[in-house]
Amino acid sequence: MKTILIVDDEIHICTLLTTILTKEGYKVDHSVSGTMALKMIKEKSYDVIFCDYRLKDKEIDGSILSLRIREMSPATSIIVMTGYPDVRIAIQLIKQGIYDYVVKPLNASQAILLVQKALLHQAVLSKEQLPPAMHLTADPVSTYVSHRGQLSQFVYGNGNTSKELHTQIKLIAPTDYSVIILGETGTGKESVAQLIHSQSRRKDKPLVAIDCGSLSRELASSELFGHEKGAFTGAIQARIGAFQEADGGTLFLDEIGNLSYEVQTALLRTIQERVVRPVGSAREVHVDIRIIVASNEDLQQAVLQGRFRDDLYYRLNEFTINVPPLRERREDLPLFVSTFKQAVEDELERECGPLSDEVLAAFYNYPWPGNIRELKNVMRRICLLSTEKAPINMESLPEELHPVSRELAMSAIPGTEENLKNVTRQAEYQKILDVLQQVRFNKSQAARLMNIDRKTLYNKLHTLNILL
Ligand SMILES: Nc1ncnc2c1ncn2[C@@H]1O[C@H](COP(=O)(O)OP(=O)(O)OP(=O)(O)O)[C@@H](O)[C@H]1O
Repeated sequence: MKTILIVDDEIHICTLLTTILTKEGYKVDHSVSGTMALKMIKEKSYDVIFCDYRLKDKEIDGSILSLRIREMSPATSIIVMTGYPDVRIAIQLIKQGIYDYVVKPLNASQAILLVQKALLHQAVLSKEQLPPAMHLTADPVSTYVSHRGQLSQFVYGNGNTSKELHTQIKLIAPTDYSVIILGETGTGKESVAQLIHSQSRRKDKPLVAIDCGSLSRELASSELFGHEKGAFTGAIQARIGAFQEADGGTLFLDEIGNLSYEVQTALLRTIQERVVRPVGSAREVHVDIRIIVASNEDLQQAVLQGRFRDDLYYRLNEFTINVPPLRERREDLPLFVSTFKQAVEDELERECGPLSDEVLAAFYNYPWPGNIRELKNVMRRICLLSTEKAPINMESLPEELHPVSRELAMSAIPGTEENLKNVTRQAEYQKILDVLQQVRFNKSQAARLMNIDRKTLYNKLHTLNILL
């Protein structure tokens, strides 16, 4: 018989969970103190432990208790319960190896399901020796309806970086926290925002996405907050803005760093007070929205440089998600490739040939500056060009993917390692690549850091055969 321990200083929670789980056939004990719970765990092993985060014991809160349980009984699944959800704590606990983090009160079906999932997870672990936290990547590909009404697929991947991303999405989605999503172009920031919305309680309400990068200075306020008829030249009719359109749902502001200081000020006020005042209007309208913003530049840097309001940044930064570039998720390339290939085959209604080993190797060696968007486009192109069942080989790849290896770049210089020019060139090559990686392949930033102008950098990239 599977054993469960409930640790909570509120006796009625212990009694309630004990009743629910005993009826399901589990052997359930409980304790109202952390110290007592540790004694019980020393004497008896438990399969699942429910543990309150804020225990009254002075020295033992849920975090310390779960650490001790992990040391004493690593196979036990720990479920931390809290009355005050905090995503940062949740992530810290998950990193410590707890199985799940849930908000009280739990109803009967939630409690039963949690135990079933935890036991199933243990069974899988013992059979397949999967690493801990694997349960978070339940399904490596998830299908959701995008805000444009299309059925979209989101590939999570199984690499460690990807699992971390999945954990963060899973934890933040059900909350109402504002989220800042950072990442290079094409890494999937908008997709992450959509996924968060689709897993939130707001999922049946609209997700409105605004690209702040494409808003003109004059129109930004009107697009966001709406305007009254005659508010400015050309305002022939009154119009509601994105905030009101998203009422009840989520507002996604892409490239937030591009908003003017003036609009940032209005945005801050709207977020703080949850009211919008359309341009040219004296009336205020209450809105209930969750805000998710994205940027491919480091917003903290923008704050330091005085381009982004620090108070707005702190207001938005209830949680930050860093979406990793594709080159840091190479272990997930096969999954991305097979998912995108399947999607193109479905679109084309025909099968495409397998990718040759050479093509796969080129994929692994390429830095993917355009990230997942670029991979998706390359897959579409090579599948389109492929004839049925014949292997897809290097000829189908766009030029930038043809491997220009370091050796090849170096071979342009005659002579051996003793050749001084060659040494200088190698050092330059290495330095430029390192700096480019450091600034996420942003060439202007790289040029600035290396104290050269953009044109010089372009010339060097060209002569060193660095294709970006
Ligand atoms: N994890 C993923 N699984 C499947 N497709 C993805 C994933 N991430 C991104 N994509 C796809 O890659 C493309 C680019 O994604 P998205 O627009 O979300 O990136 P972005 O980071 O917001 O880009 P930008 O910074 O240029 O706005 C889209 O077609 C999207 O469907």
